[in-house]
Amino acid sequence: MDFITKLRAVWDKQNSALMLGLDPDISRIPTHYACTTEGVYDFCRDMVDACAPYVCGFKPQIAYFAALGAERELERLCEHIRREHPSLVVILDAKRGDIGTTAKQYAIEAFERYGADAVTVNPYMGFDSIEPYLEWKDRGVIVLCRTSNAGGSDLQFLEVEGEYGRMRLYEHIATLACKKWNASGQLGLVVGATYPNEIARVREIVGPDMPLLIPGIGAQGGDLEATVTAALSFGGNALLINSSRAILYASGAEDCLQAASDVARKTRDKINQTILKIGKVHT
Ligand SMILES: O=C(O)c1cc(=O)[nH]c(=O)n1[C@@H]1O[C@H](COP(=O)(O)O)[C@@H](O)[C@H]1O
Repeated sequence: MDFITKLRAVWDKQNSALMLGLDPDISRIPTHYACTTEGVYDFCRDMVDACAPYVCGFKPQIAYFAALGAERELERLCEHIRREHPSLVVILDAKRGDIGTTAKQYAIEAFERYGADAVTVNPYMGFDSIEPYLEWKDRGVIVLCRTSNAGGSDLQFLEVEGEYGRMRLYEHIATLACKKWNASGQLGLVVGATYPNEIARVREIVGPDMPLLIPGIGAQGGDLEATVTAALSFGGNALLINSSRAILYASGAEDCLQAASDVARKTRDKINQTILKIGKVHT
């Protein structure tokens, strides 16, 4: 089953557009987990199992694992998700971007080694740095468009003159993504919750069906209601709202799993209440 079909099915089954971001910071993991790569695996596996009822998928951030030399643990975590929660999606957050031959190795890493349903990529080096990922016709490629960080404006908000006229760089990326780059039909875009106006603008450009992966609620302070409303504007129906630290570290004590699942449930409910308020369904 391809990424977009799996997404539609999981939104329907779980009634949730929430992604749990797996960003295991060893300095914040509760102390009843061992301060080792095995402890990181145990913490992430337990978080996955505790939050699985309330999410549509997981977004492991590769840097948190690689920095610890915990790639094998990330492989095992992805295997665990596939085995225990096969309907939920895994988006490997790697934000890769390199020339084609190297990009192919990154694609093998994401799709073969970790078995991810989709991967985040950086479009700075242009289409030939994204093309190798599209060889995996059933996997998703989520392109950075308008990122949640303040420095995102340094480049993404610049005005550029391109084949589609004068516009901001993030608008140009969104236009390329829907007009030229979506050969596999499995593309999505990253747009930060900290910029609801731009979420709406991206939705206007790409149309209703392209999934928007939206980080920046919770710890980064993005407004959840404004985010959902913007993502579903212009007939939009496809959204993935990520939250990492606000869920993972809801409690630093022995009750961390209960606290995390409570925050996940409440976040899912708030997303769904907003969806209902504006009269939409996920699919
Ligand atoms: O691609 C991403 O996931 C991403 C893009 C972006 O614009 N902003 C952003 O915060 N992220 C990631 O989303 C997660 C946000 O984590 P929290 O702020 O803890 O919810 C981190 O893993 C970031 O690397």
